[in-house]
Amino acid sequence: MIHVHITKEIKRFKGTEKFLVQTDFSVGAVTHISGPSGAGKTTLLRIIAGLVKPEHGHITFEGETWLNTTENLYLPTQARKVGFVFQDYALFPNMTVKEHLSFGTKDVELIQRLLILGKMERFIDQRPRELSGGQQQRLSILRALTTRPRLLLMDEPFSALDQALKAELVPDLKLLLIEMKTTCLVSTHYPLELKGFADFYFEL
Ligand SMILES: Nc1ncnc2c1ncn2[C@@H]1O[C@H](COP(=O)(O)OP(=O)(O)OP(=O)(O)O)[C@@H](O)[C@H]1O
Repeated sequence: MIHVHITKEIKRFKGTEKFLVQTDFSVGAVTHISGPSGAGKTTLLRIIAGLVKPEHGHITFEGETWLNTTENLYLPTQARKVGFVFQDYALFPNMTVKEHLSFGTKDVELIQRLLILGKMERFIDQRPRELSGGQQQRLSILRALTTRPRLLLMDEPFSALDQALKAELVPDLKLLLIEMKTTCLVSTHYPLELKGFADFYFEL
């Protein structure tokens, strides 16, 4: 179980507001995080990854403490072993597709498998600026999987993919997550694209 109980001051155009989340997420499953624009989906994922610090709260992952503000405990992002798919991809401009993937793993079989999963085999020597938006987004998903993360956090990960690609990628990705025993929290405005992918639903 992932236990999350946090409060964070978030900036609104008219000042600040308290953002409170108190919930448990199932481990070994995919949870769809939904909510209107500005509800705090990105902020919640970044807090769980350790990229943003809340003022108060605690987060535990299968009994391991990641955050406890009362005891001043803060496990850094690298130690949480999470994979993150950012809304804006956050790729390295000077790295090729292959370099992005081998940055996370030396397992050539896994790299090959990921390239096939994302239909990226033909683009291994290309840099982000030479890729389409959908190819960049797929690369960002594949890169997050190279470390076989315990927890995969994905922020609008399929927004740039066409329907046909989504229909192929999403079920294959689900099977890989089950095989890797990776827990996944995914935010999207389009619940239909997570049909058969998400096991649980959490509304902010
Ligand atoms: N590091 C931060 N510190 C304080 N406030 C923040 C921080 N990051 C974002 N915010 C504010 O938190 C609110 C929620 O933003 P967030 O991006 O998490 O929403 P969201 O639900 O992901 O929205 P969208 O669906 O439009 O992407 C916004 O009002 C934003 O200005």
